[in-house]
Amino acid sequence: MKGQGSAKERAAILIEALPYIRAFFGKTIVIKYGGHAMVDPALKEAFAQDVVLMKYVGINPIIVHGGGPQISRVMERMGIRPVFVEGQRVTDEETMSVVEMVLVGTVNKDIVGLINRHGGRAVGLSGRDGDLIQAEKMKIYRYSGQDRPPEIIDIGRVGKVSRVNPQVLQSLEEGGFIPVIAPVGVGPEGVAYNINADLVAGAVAGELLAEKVIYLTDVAGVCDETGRLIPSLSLQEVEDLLQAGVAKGGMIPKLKSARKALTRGVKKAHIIDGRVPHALILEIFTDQGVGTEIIP
Ligand SMILES: Nc1ncnc2c1ncn2[C@@H]1O[C@H](COP(=O)(O)OP(=O)(O)O)[C@@H](O)[C@H]1O
Ligand SMILES: CC(=O)N[C@@H](CCC(=O)OP(=O)(O)O)C(=O)O
Repeated sequence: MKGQGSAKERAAILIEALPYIRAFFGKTIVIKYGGHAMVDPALKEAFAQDVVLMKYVGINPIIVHGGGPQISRVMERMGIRPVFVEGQRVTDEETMSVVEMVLVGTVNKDIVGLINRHGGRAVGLSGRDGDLIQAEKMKIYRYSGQDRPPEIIDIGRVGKVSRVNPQVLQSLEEGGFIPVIAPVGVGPEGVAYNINADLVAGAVAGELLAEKVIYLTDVAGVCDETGRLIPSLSLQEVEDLLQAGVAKGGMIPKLKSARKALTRGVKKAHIIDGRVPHALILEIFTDQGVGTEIIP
């Protein structure tokens, strides 16, 4: 938000925000904070300020963070080459330790510290805490020609969400805390699974029937085949983009996650540019369309 300017300008900004504050009061908004969006220290500060402001005006923000680039950097330092299949990291046992160490040990605590420094009360969790994110092994099916069964690709300790336990999040909300969730899930035998953070965000939003799920990433939004930003998409158009292969790599789990959340009753999903300072506040409290909105 414009912090400077005359008192009149600042008052005008607040007055403009009022209808949105009223509309979202008491509502849950799930924010996926992508690893690519958390590179610049000034942007990270702005993100933390936005989250704290949301909480102050009576919104219930829940953060699900990524950290893909941060994991890859540590893997490369250890001499392990990161490999992705359809936007999912191939995760063997050794990689799983790195994933947990980086996501739960470093990135999660960094975000929690940042929010708390700005006056919020954040609590960091992994999906293993309180059985928050229950998972099962993900299989990837690849088309292998007409009249042939699809090829099944095993990508190791990668999970998909089977159930979200809302109790932990409800208790934190009652206490006035801001949950910050690392996307590591727990399987039936207590084993940890690496889950794409977009999928966790969509599942959490769906379980809590959130008002919105917002994905902060490193592009302006979803782009068409010519690279132009698409401001609004219906679920059918999302399907078409996925089928046509226009949405690739990291955009695939975002769209699939948004589709799942909306199918479960979440009203809207937004994919917005985390490189823009205060993108969250612009999206929630102003009329400016930022990024791509996805509606049922
Ligand atoms: N149609 C598309 N529109 C926009 N971005 C796309 C599209 N298809 C693939 N992408 C890629 O998706 C990336 C965002 O996903 P990802 O790298 O996983 O980011 P994050 O760390 O924020 O989750 C973009 O940087 C872009 O390269
Ligand atoms: C299975 C899988 O791919 N998990 C992701 C989890 C982190 C993530 O999703 O981070 P971003 O949101 O920054 O991409 C990974 O290992 O990179």
